[in-house]
Amino acid sequence: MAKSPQPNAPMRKLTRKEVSKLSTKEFLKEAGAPVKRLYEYVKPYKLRFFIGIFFGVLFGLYNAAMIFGMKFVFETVLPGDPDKPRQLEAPEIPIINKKIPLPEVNLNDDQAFWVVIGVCGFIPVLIAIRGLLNYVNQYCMLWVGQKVLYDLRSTCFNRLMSQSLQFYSKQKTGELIQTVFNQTRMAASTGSDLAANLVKHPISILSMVIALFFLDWIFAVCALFVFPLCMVPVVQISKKVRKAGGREEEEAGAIMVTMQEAFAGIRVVKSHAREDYESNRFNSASKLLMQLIMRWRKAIIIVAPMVETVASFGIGAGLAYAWATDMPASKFLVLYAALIGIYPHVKALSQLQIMVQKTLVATTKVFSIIDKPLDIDDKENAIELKNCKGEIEFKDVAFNYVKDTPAVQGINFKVEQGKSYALVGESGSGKSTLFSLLLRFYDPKQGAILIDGVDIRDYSQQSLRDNIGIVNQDTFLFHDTIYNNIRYGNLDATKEDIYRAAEQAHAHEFILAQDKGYDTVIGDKGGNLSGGQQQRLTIARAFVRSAPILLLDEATSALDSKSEAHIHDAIDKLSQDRTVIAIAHRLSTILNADQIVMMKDSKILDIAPHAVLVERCPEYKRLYDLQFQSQEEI
Ligand SMILES: Nc1ncnc2c1ncn2[C@@H]1O[C@H](COP(=O)(O)OP(=O)(O)OP(=O)(O)O)[C@@H](O)[C@H]1O
Repeated sequence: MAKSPQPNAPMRKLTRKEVSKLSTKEFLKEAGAPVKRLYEYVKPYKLRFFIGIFFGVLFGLYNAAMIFGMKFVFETVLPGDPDKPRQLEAPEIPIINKKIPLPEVNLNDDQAFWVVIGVCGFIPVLIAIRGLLNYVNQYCMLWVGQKVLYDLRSTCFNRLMSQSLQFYSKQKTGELIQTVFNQTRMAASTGSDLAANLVKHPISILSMVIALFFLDWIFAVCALFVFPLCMVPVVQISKKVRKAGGREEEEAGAIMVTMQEAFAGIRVVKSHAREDYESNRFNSASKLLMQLIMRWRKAIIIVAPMVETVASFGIGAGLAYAWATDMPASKFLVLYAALIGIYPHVKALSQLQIMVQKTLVATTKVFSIIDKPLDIDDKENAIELKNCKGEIEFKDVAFNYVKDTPAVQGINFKVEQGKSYALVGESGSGKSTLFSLLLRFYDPKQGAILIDGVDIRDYSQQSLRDNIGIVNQDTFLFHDTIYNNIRYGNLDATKEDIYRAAEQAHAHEFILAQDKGYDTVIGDKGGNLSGGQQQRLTIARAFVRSAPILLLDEATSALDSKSEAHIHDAIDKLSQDRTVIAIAHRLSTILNADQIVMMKDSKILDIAPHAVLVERCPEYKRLYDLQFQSQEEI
């Protein structure tokens, strides 16, 4: 794979409103920056890119040359002066106005027949050459466009994967999908198409106009005097189109958001019987998109008949000139073919500005994601966390998600290697935030977290997280086989490692009971497994990771009491050589922890083993009494 360019200095992102307010001149000026950035992606493929452009130029020039070829054919085949014998005229070379040195031969009817057949056969040859030039041009541009699309998508996705959780908490997933999938496509394909068309069409128009002047300059003047008028509808419509075209991308993003949320939250949708509500939401977004598409496509398709109508005045004027000068039909046919050959290129060119506008919106959006600075990034000289002992220290750590609202503050405690610590406290006291900080999903606003005596900000994120196994409250499973879902914890794990981990997590038996055992594909987010089974798989995933640090967030909450006892036993065994930090709302699961960290209102109240804490910390005692009394009542 060609190396994708690295993010540059952030590019200014144009809003739709800003784009719609720009004049055409300002707009083209603004388009310069993203187009330049886009060219960075074309550079690795510049050989094929320029071959494509070169064939585009050839195609443009060939369109003019073909007119002379047609002239030769028409004048040879169509009847000339009836009193003269049919003559094979040598075609004239344009510009130097010399005839190709062919012997001038008078033909009898028999010979003429075969010459005409031969010359008529020349037409497919002319067309085939034109088609070939166009094909090479389009093939090269398509190839470059697809390569650029691949690189752009991959850079965009890689960048998104490196973004912090904070970034994701502010984004709509559907819009991100729309940017990575659709906007990159728009940016890349138009980037290459634009380059080709901006060369191909103007050269075609220019060379054909010149050819027309060579053939008969008075006819050219008569036919082309309306030519500039063709641009009037184009300019009039393009601004309108620019507004609607920009909004189309936004609305497409809105549809993606609706779909993504409905699919991801299908359980909530179903349990609230909100299928109709979601369908209506989708339909109204879809309807708006349809109206926007109609508005600008309508404007585009009206351009073609308008251009043709204006052009027909030119054809009429040319025809009047032909009548006035007794022009032979064969000559008029050539001039007419040249004239109508120009207009498809005019139409194509008129639509280019619309494409430029859509590319500009898409490209700025894509680059605004690629250029977005990372909240959490590795230091330049980040070190690898190797042979991790698992000693963790929180040193005066403070963090807030929202300004002036601390999520945790003044956090000081040290977890020795191989010990198990439990975080307890009421909801919102900051327990999960400590996990997030330890995993470096966020950096503390104050203080530091050390692993083996080194600030975790000095480690590479990859090596830091490689040394931490985690079992979360929300069990996320991929639409893949059970085997691969467990292997996700450690891509180097062997079959034996995976089976062992599943056994430790008490998952082996139910996995074997599935249709295809470990090869059973589980639905999205573990759709066809029970909650307890899903949790056991995520526990197996943590086991297979075999990391020296283990984070458990309510790990046993969804298991029945038999499984819970098994898991307790497994975790106890696992904890012997590992550092474990557990969050548990149910104290029964963590009574055996070496130390219990009692948290309240973002601070630590006390740290001690259960027996000590229950004596000296009234809040802990209250929590304990509350839970165990209620259990006794049950
Ligand atoms: N992404 C976020 N953005 C803004 N505030 C957040 C975010 N996540 C948590 N908070 C806030 O930070 C504080 C600590 O939350 P945290 O999730 O760490 O508590 P917790 O003790 O783990 O709660 P629970 O036991 O309910 O999971 C809470 O006041 C919470 O509202």
